[in-house]
Amino acid sequence: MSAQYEVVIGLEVHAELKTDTKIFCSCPTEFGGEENTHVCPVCLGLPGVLPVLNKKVLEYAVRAGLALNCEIASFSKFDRKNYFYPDLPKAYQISQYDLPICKKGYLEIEVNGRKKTIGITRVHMEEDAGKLVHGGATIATSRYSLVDYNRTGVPLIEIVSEPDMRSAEEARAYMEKLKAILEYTGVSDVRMEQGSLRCDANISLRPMGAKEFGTKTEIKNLNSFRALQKAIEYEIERQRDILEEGGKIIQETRSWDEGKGVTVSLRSKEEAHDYRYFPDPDLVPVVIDPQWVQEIRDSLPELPDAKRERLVQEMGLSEYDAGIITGSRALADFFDQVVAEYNEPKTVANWIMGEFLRLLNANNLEVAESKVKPRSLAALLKAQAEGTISGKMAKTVFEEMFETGKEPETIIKEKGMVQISDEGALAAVVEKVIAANPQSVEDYKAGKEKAIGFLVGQVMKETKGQANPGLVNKLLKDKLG
Ligand SMILES: Nc1ncnc2c1ncn2[C@@H]1O[C@H](COP(=O)(O)OP(=O)(O)OP(=O)(O)O)[C@@H](O)[C@H]1O
Ligand SMILES: [Mg+2]
Ligand SMILES: [Mg+2]
Repeated sequence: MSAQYEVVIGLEVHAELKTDTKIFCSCPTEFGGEENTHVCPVCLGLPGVLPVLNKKVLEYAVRAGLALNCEIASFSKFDRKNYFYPDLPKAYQISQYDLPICKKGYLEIEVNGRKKTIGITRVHMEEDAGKLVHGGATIATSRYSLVDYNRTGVPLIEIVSEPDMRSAEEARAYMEKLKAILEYTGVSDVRMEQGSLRCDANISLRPMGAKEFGTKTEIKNLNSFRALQKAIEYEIERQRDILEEGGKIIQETRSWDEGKGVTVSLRSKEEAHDYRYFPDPDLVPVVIDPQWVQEIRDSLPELPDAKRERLVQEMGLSEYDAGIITGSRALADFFDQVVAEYNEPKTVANWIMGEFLRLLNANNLEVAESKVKPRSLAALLKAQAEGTISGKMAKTVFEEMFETGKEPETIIKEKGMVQISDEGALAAVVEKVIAANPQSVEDYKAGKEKAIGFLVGQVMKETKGQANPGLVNKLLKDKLG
């Protein structure tokens, strides 16, 4: 009985730009700091001051736009978006409305092996708002609210997608790819938890085959990829339940409640703001020299998709491994640096995908926080390749490197871990084990290949795991065969 619905999702993403100073004044953009110390008459909106555009902001916006395959407008302008709320002292936000700096871009995602292009409607520049700190648990129960204007005027780009996504997984994949591209181009810190990358998700459902979009809701307060995915999944079910009961979706802004795992209404369309956009008379239009755009284009680094392709084609990595490694620039750089010292890309990829990511995740650390440096991992892999230590020892050494930041050579020495690869030194132990296990020797000679495994194990036991197992195997076969 129940109808089939198609999910429609579009994302609005705000990224703080990594400039030293704010968008229209020279206050620092540094995160944190004592409240209301990174402020001046311009970002406080005092009368009689004039904003001046930070050229670096424009450069970063163009850089992001080019990386997202956008057209760069040779003429754009700033507009005032009026709203009255204490996080913005001027009672308007300087933003861009009808003539944004970038438009008509796209990026590519891949979900379950299927590639898909997601359109980007526009990328525009705007200023961030301040932070409210409420006296009570919620704004409704607070007797007072405090405001910190340090963040006011920190430069943002807003990246608006087309309503091209059809599932929570696609939305997450889009966000992950967008984050990676912004990280690669170096325009933003892209930390969702710290709020330098923020995402609002617009969601609607429509009967399968319908031409018109359904009524959408907009979800805010999504502070991680997981929150984004969970919130969308929840919202899809909430809307589906309403539609299946014959109800109507109310166009509204909702907030994701991470603790309860639900979305709750913030404000409906009736309460929606009338922003009364108009051109900001304090700022001149932005006119860009195509030559400068070309210079920025030429300075773009290799982007995630191209890099992934290269790791697959030239280095023989699997699509999956290459996707994970290039998913973050920090990890991709780490990989490149290890390979520069130890040119066995597949082995390096295995270690990064296995031990390195496992320990980072278990300790909740970022690549940048790792005590293991690329050069040290390369040294460890060399020691293993040369037979100084076994694969099993290498894992133990790596764990200690990860914990202490010590060099592999130091740990190998301290633990006396050096693998015994000297035939002379092993011969005596091999003799001893053969003498002590006549039954296994007989089994082996009678054709039971497996018996050799037991004998190798005995030699490993005698040498406390330090014997080179390959060599032991060979010595045993020589002696018995
Ligand atoms: N019916 C729909 N279902 C799902 N998403 C939609 C639908 N219609 C539009 N969208 C998406 O909603 C987003 C609208 O963002 P946009 O910034 O243009 O408008 P806004 O939300 O009204 O403005 P703002 O929140 O910045 O004041 C876009 O990402 C768009 O793709
Ligand atoms: Mg918007
Ligand atoms: Mg919106």
